[in-house]
Amino acid sequence: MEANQRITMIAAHLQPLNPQMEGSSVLRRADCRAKGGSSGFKVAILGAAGGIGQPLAMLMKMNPLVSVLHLYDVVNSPGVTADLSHMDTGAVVRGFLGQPQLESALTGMDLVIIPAGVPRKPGMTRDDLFNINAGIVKTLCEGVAKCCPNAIVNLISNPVNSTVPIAAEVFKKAGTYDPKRLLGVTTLDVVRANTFVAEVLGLDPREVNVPVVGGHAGVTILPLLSQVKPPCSFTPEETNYLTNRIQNGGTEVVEAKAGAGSATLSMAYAAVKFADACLRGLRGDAGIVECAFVASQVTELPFFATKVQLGRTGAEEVFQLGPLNEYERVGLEKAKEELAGSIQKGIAFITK
Ligand SMILES: NC(=O)c1ccc[n+]([C@@H]2O[C@H](COP(=O)([O-])OP(=O)(O)OC[C@H]3O[C@@H](n4cnc5c(N)ncnc54)[C@H](O)[C@@H]3O)[C@@H](O)[C@H]2O)c1
Ligand SMILES: O=C(O)C[C@H](O)C(=O)O
Repeated sequence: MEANQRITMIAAHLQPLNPQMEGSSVLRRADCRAKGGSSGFKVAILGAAGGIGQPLAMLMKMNPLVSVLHLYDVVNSPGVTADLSHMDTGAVVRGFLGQPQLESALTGMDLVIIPAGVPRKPGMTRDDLFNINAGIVKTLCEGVAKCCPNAIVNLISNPVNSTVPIAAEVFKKAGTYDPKRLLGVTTLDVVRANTFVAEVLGLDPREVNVPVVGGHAGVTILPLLSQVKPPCSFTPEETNYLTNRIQNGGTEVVEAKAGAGSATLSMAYAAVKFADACLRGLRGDAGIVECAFVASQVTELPFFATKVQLGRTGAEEVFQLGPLNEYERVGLEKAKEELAGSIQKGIAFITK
């Protein structure tokens, strides 16, 4: 037997046991009769092996709108991929590990969800994560610009108030920026607001809808309690309690986890709620409205979270704030002051 024939045979036996990982297969996908991805959307999760990434990946694997699910991380994506690939749901799962596989992970994607980056520990602000997460988001968005410039991007990595402007500048530099397709995920603020308001009012949280505007950190998180659906009123004490609790919901979890990270499970739930809305918009469903941190002309700031209408091309309409009460007008001024600095910091990270 020729030496190169022997090497080929040995290599065949050494194939990794995870046929979903890029570049490895025992029975090649092309040889299987089932073909994934013929209908439905192609979704990539970057940071898929993390605290948010894993439950998010599981929930997206269960989403009937998803036909192909790409899981990218710099560690542990083979194990997460093998695990999820055994679920008998429709989406085909493929794993990608490390920078050399980023381009394959992103090519052809309709939606890219980014929860990559470090989380807070007690005593930290989200802005304390900037130094590490800004560079991670920059690299990943450069990949998006190159490999799937038309994808909708859902950005979760903190500080969202700065990472969204960073992503926008990366896309501008690459000549691929479409403001409608870049959305900072603030759904967890809405999810928390619905829950806390429902608790106070004695309602089912599924029947409550609280618009939360501004940004995603401290005082920039501005719940509009005067616009809650179903219509209701609050005492000044209830308004103070609810506003503070919604603004500090993230810190509440960070402290309870005592150094083991920040919200992951409620965040995965919120991220899937938002991603599903984006996919229904892409499919052409009418009347899909969610809050998100997007390029905006609602205030003098270039980015702001408000309700947006999701459609085939992303955030197709950015809604105005609507009537605010005096408490909310004061909150808005505080939110804008802090947001202005965070947005500028993100822009400067790319442009200077
Ligand atoms: N927007 C929100 O509402 C919201 C809510 C919760 C958490 N977050 C943020 O989400 C981020 C992730 O939180 P987590 O709890 O999942 O953290 P985690 O540390 O558990 O997971 C992060 C994952 O990102 C991966 N990662 C790191 N660098 C990467 C890179 N260059 N490319 C791809 N993957 C990379 C890590 O390997 C890890 O698996 C944090 O920045 C956190 O603050 C945002
Ligand atoms: O609070 C954090 O650091 C994570 C996230 O932004 C949250 O709101 O839970």
